[in-house]
Amino acid sequence: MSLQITDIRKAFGGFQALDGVTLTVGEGQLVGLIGPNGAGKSTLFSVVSGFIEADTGEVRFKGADLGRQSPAARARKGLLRTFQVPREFSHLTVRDNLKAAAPGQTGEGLVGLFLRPGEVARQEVEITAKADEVIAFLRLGPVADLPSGRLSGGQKKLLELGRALMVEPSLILLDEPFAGVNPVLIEELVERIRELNARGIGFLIIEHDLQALTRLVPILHVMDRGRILASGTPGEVLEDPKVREAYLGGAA
Ligand SMILES: Nc1ncnc2c1ncn2[C@@H]1O[C@H](COP(=O)(O)OP(=O)(O)OP(=O)(O)O)[C@@H](O)[C@H]1O
Repeated sequence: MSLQITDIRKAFGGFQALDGVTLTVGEGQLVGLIGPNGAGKSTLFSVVSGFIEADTGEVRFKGADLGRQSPAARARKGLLRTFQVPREFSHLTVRDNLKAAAPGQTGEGLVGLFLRPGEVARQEVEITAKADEVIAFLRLGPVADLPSGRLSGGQKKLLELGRALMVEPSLILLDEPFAGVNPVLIEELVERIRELNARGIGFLIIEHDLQALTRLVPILHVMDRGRILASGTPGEVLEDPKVREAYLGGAA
């Protein structure tokens, strides 16, 4: 099992955002996570990726308890997340944004630069090559040297995915990858996710665009009010009266 989330609870003030979430993602699985606004989906991602601490419960990745490890430590283990609103550095070029996402750079500190200049130069070559590989894979070549603030919404989502790919991920948590993306780039993203999954990378994907999501994932979990309401194939789950009720209730 790649990711095991057990009985996670998180309250904000008196509000129980996560109310005992238990969920697993198998090695290399493609899994969807849906639910009405405010169900707790993004909060769950924040807990799993280490951006917020749960009140109780456990997150295990590749068998090990992640405890209070930082997001960077989790990323180094291959557990990555993207954000609903992309978090690129808008003044940096696409290529430099990718390079900045590479983990464990010796050159990050001046000490490294003085003590191990050869190592720093070698890393720079490796990181540049990796960034170029990601740019080619995501077809971002034509915009690679533009400031990323000038990208379209869809291109920014591709860059978000690219930043995760700089870290040799084994599981990527994607938060609404298709929101604000034009249909042509949605197709592009779907294809790239499929290719990455074929190479063994697992995905847990929060998405409101059910049409795009259900074409992609064989397994769907539905969250409502901080709990998992239903799990199964997209067909099973979307036919479930409890799920229909949750969505209608949310829209009312
Ligand atoms: N830092 C916070 N402080 C207070 N309340 C929060 C915080 N983060 C989330 N919440 C609340 O927790 C609930 C769950 O939010 P969350 O963003 O996880 O839902 P979601 O399922 O991702 O919704 P959406 O689909 O709209 O993105 C919401 O009611 C939200 O207002």
